[in-house]
Amino acid sequence: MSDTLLSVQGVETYYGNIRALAGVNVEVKKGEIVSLIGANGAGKSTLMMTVCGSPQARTGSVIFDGEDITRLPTHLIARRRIAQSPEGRRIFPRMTVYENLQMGASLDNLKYFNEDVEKIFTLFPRLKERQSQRGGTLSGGEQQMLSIGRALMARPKLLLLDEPSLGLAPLIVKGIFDAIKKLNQTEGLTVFLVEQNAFAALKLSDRAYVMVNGQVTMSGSGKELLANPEVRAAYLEGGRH
Ligand SMILES: Nc1ncnc2c1ncn2[C@@H]1O[C@H](COP(=O)(O)OP(=O)(O)OP(=O)(O)O)[C@@H](O)[C@H]1O
Repeated sequence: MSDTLLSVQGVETYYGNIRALAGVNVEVKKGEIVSLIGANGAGKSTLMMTVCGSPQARTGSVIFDGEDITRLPTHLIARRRIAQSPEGRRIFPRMTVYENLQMGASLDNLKYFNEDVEKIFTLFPRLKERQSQRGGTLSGGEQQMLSIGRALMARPKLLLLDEPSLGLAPLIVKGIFDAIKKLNQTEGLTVFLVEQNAFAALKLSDRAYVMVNGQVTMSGSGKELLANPEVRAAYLEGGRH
């Protein structure tokens, strides 16, 4: 059996006539943490959204766990257990923390509901303390925890994270990245994350890809890219670390 979980092959994605992805190849193996770094507008979020089926790739293919999901509608992609914490977190502001977690549970997993909520509360004790508080009143870091927690309620095979560190203080980012690492190490969860905070992402990741203008220009282990002079000059020097 192949150890590849996600394979993006020659993908081009358009918004009208604008080509946001220009032939992207990316692979994520089971149990890996892989990150995608790059400047604003490079196409990182578009790649993540293309994996989730909206927008769909115009050419190329997205293979998940051996199945071609390129043309599947988004709800069926979610049923394949790809869960996303999207850019901007998108929690439900008027619902409580607990209700937000309920929204993330899939019908297939209801029998695990209490167990899964407890697991998320153990991972993020702050969410337990605030379980009756409305999502919209949480701090940015707490909202990010909730967004990840809600995605985890789907018992994903692949967790997609779009800019989890955005707008958060370094100590909060560390807490969230430590939690992701712990999930990966204890549960073997596979994670694909998009980050502008290249330093934090590369430190966390087994492997990473660099994206420029809709194309992958470099790839390597987190360590290799951290030491790479081009990466350092473009994404690390004067950065947020
Ligand atoms: N809905 C849209 N309609 C038209 N163009 C879009 C749309 N969404 C994104 N784009 C364009 O596609 C390109 C890639 O955008 P994308 O959001 O994927 O980049 P990104 O690397 O995630 O950037 P950021 O880090 O700023 O979020 C950009 O040129 C952007 O302007």
